[in-house]
Amino acid sequence: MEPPSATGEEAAPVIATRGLTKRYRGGQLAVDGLDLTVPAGSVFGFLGPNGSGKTTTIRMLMGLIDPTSGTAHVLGRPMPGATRAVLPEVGALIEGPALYGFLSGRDNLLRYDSADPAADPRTRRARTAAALERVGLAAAGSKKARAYSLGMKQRLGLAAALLRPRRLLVLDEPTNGLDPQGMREIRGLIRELAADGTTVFLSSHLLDEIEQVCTHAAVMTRGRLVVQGAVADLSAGARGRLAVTTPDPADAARVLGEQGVTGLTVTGGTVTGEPPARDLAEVNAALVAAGVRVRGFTLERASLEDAFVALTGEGFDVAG
Ligand SMILES: Nc1ncnc2c1ncn2[C@@H]1O[C@H](COP(=O)(O)OP(=O)(O)OP(=O)(O)O)[C@@H](O)[C@H]1O
Repeated sequence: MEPPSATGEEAAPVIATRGLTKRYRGGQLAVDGLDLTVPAGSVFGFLGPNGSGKTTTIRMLMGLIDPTSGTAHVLGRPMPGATRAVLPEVGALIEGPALYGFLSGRDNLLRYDSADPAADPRTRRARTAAALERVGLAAAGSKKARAYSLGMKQRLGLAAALLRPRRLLVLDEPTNGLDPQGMREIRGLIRELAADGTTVFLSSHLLDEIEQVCTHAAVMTRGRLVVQGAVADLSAGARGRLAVTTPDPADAARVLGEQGVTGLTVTGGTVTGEPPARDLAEVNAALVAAGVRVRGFTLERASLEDAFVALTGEGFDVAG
């Protein structure tokens, strides 16, 4: 990767793909012409329902499988050609860590590090201790891995990815199968790592997870990229829902309908709907003119889900 230029131009992207395509032998087009740009220093959420091509993309980025066509650059180097040079700078947690249950967490890490020809054996113990500390497993380091909870196993996998300083972390569904507490812990760790300047690329099928932890996101459906960019910009592209709080919900719903508000729902004393493309002050004035008593009139912040629905016309409803 090129260093950031002195003219203040943005650093070269950490991941860049052009027309990246994978057709499996059975004929399945898993990834279709993907142009992905992951900025340096971002926490990049790779979002899509199960089967949308996320894992296939990650496997191509890591040089594990060859693309059918198109190119992928990771840290400025072509993949899979530069796999040997690139992978030592990338920490990856893909499809759950491979652990030996009969070894302690610490011994698993020591073993993992000895399998890495680029790792310095003289600093192995210290680096292992630091990685365990980093993921909050210092106290549980001597326990056998088979006694670890799923969350602890995920954290041990992250520790393995952190045995050496990395410029990029690639995490495939890092919170899959964890309980809410475990998810929070992993998200906290991701934020800490990002604060240190590591670019984090993580896949997820959970929209709210991406909103909580990511600065940037790309959305996939059926092997194709729907949209990518800064999370704030993606959400800003969609208008939030209008919410009116009133003791006269039936009248409010009628007037809002006349004013072009669609998708109206009434819940207790709150009426919500999709706002029309006109000045909302007029909508509010119409309510007041019709004698509707308005306690609250707000435009709720648009979520990434609103953006997704606006872009695809589909709900982001996935199983699993
Ligand atoms: N080795 C393979 N051979 C043939 N088809 C495959 C293979 N691996 C994946 N596929 C198919 O490619 C498509 C994309 O799968 P992929 O695993 O990349 O999606 P995903 O978004 O990562 O979903 P998940 O979260 O379920 O892993 C799916 O239709 C899948 O069935």
